Amino acid sequence: MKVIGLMSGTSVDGIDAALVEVTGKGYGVKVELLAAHTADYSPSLRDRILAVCANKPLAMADIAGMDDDIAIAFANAANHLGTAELIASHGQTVYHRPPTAQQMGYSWQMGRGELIAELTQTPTISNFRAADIAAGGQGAPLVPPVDASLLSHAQHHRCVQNIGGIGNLTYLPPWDRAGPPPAAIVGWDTGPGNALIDWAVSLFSDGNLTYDHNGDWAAQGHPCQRLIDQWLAQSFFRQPPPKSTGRELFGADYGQRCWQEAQALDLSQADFLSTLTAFTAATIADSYQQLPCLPDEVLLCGGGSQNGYLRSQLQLRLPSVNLMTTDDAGISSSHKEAIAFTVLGYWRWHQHPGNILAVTGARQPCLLGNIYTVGDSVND
Ligand SMILES: Nc1ncnc2c1ncn2[C@@H]1O[C@H](COP(=O)(O)OP(=O)(O)OP(=O)(O)O)[C@@H](O)[C@H]1O
Ligand SMILES: CC(=O)N[C@H]1[C@@H]2OC[C@@H](O2)[C@@H](O)[C@@H]1O[C@H](C)C(=O)O
Repeated sequence: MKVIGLMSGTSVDGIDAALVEVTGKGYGVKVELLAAHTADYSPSLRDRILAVCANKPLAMADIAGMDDDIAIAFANAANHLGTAELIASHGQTVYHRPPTAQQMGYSWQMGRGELIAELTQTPTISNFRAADIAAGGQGAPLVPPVDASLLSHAQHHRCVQNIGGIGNLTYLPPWDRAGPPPAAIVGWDTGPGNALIDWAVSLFSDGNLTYDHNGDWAAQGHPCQRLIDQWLAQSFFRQPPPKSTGRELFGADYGQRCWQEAQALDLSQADFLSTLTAFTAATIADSYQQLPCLPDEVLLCGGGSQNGYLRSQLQLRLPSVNLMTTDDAGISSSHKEAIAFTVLGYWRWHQHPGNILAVTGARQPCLLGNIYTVGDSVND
């Protein structure tokens, strides 16, 4: 089945679209990437999204307009790739509230599927996180079962580490991908990926730069271990999984507090970037201490996998681990999340539950996503 996956993550750097041939059943699924494309948001839409993520209050009319504009941008990104039998659209996360003992979770991905279906004339699945959350889960991360299907190794213990705006890991014990997946697969959000680094780069460059290319700016400074230890003591990092997070926690306010603490210690801008980058690496390495064993291999993906300084900081903290990228295992590290959503959509279409209870903490397996068909077409 030809499926288009559409994803824009917490970096809000654009819409990643992948046209994928998906075959097979359940966890035995296979993918072939046929085409991929990244569509930038217009600067004004990106600014509006970032403002909402930073808690700017909006009137209902503005919310409606933003939902329209995101759906239209997603539909355009899909149309750019040509035709498919199905679209699986993650949408744009604008708010994520993990569940607590007192309150269930909530997560909102804008860019409604019914409009994407209409504009592309293609059945579309969206709203992937809602059912898991209704069942008491975090609603994130959702990609670990797809990682298990596409990236497990028969002999090696692997981790897949996404470094987007937020970081998340999937632990994959050895599995030959035949029969049911091992119960030991786990995954959770490790904390900030590039979110804090991007925030600081934008601040220090007066908005002229959006990220630290290859970590070159950070590499000019020195990490402050005292601050890293102080930040690692924060409750999110001590919380046992299942856990998820977002820009609500690791956003501008968090960055501002960190920068104040750094200035109190006379850190330069380069030292601060170096410290934020090393902190991101430390949160990842710290998470791995909670696994049943350290992995033999870590397969990086997401934009942070292209940050050489971040990689070197991670290798320093995980000296025994073979640091690779998902490209080394046949899955594009730039498009992995869009590819993963083609599989999640394919599973929903074929009525295969998409969540792993040990990952999200949901009470039961769920069919993830709402199906929007076009005109009088039927669901399957
Ligand atoms: N060459 C590079 N050098 C350093 N950093 C890079 C490079 N390319 C991309 N990045 C970083 O990766 C980020 C984008 O990563 P990605 O697209 O994986 O995030 P996302 O999908 O939006 O986030 P999430 O996975 O949290 O939803 C950019 O904002 C930037 O910080
Ligand atoms: C709410 C939300 O959009 N979460 C994202 C975010 O970006 C990385 C991390 O936080 C992960 O939990 C999730 O995305 C991926 C695609 C996931 O669900 O697996």
